Amino acid sequence: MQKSSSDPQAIPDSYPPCFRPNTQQYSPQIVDKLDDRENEEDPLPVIDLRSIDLEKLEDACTDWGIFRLINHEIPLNLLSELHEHAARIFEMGFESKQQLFASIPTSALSYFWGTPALTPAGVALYKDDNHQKDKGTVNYNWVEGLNVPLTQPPHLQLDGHPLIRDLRILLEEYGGHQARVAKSIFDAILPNLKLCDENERYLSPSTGHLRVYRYPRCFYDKPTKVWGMEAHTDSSVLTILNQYEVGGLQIHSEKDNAWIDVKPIPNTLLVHLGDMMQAISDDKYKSVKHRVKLHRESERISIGYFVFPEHDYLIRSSNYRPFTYSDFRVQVQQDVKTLGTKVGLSRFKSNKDF
Ligand SMILES: O=C(O)CCC(=O)C(=O)O
Ligand SMILES: [Fe+2]
Repeated sequence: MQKSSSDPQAIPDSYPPCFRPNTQQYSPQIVDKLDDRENEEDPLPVIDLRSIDLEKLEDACTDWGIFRLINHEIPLNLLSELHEHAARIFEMGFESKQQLFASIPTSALSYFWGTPALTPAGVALYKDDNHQKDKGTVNYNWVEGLNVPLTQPPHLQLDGHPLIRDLRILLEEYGGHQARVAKSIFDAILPNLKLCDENERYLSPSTGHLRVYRYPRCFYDKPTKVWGMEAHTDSSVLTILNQYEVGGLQIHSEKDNAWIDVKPIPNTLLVHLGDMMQAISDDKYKSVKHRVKLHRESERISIGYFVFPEHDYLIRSSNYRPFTYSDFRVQVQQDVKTLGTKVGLSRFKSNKDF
């Protein structure tokens, strides 16, 4: 099981103050407790990267927008080392983490908490307070994370911080694998997309970045909802996720109009199709809606790889007016800030006049 320290004081000190127990200010409830369903089979399609079944892949993209990937050839010890290393960093006192990361360029790595929404510079983007619906509602996603762009020269100015330098080295190796996996999947999907020639511009490795998340244990149980990450779709072309030992991810099945628990299965990855894939495919494939629930018993660590089109590449499709990923990102940032939520692709529908 993932480490959830036996010293009850040790963990809360590492949490952002309002995530700690005995804080009177908020009284959120765990939306769903760690339950037996996580041990049941889930119905997600499984794709074998060593020999991709193209028909199955097409069905997974059309019907689910997410699939489980096996035989990805990422060394198991790389994954476990990464998780251990990340856990060691997250376990540091909150104030020490803040201090440490303040001295590191955000182009190498940035620390955030309470929201997965970041500015392009890697700084946490909080909703405007006046858009919170209810007083006493938790305004935060119960998450802290590291954002790691993969384009920087290795080990940039990190020699004074061996723990961070070593994490970045591991993440670069992991990022290399993820870029390989993403390209193989995209190449397999490509014949179904009927794109113009500039295929490589739709999936640009230089846009790749990693997010390492910790979802702290949630200590409260009064009836206000709180999520590790609230329901959303990813903006990416592809997201490749590793949830390690502790589950919590749920996806929304449009077909059944139901939330489904996605079980953590060792040595498998989850591939999500994101908003850019939905636009590129002219809505043939759907960007899958998902969220993360919390646990009282265990904290959870997950690592996501996100890859995008070249930021200034004009995406043309019949359902959307031409737009670039940069246009999309600006709109998302504006909506999160002013409306408190991402509106997403509907902003760019050709028959809408937003
Ligand atoms: O931690 C997870 O399982 C999901 C993270 C996620 O949805 C995201 O980063 O967009
Ligand atoms: Fe996501």
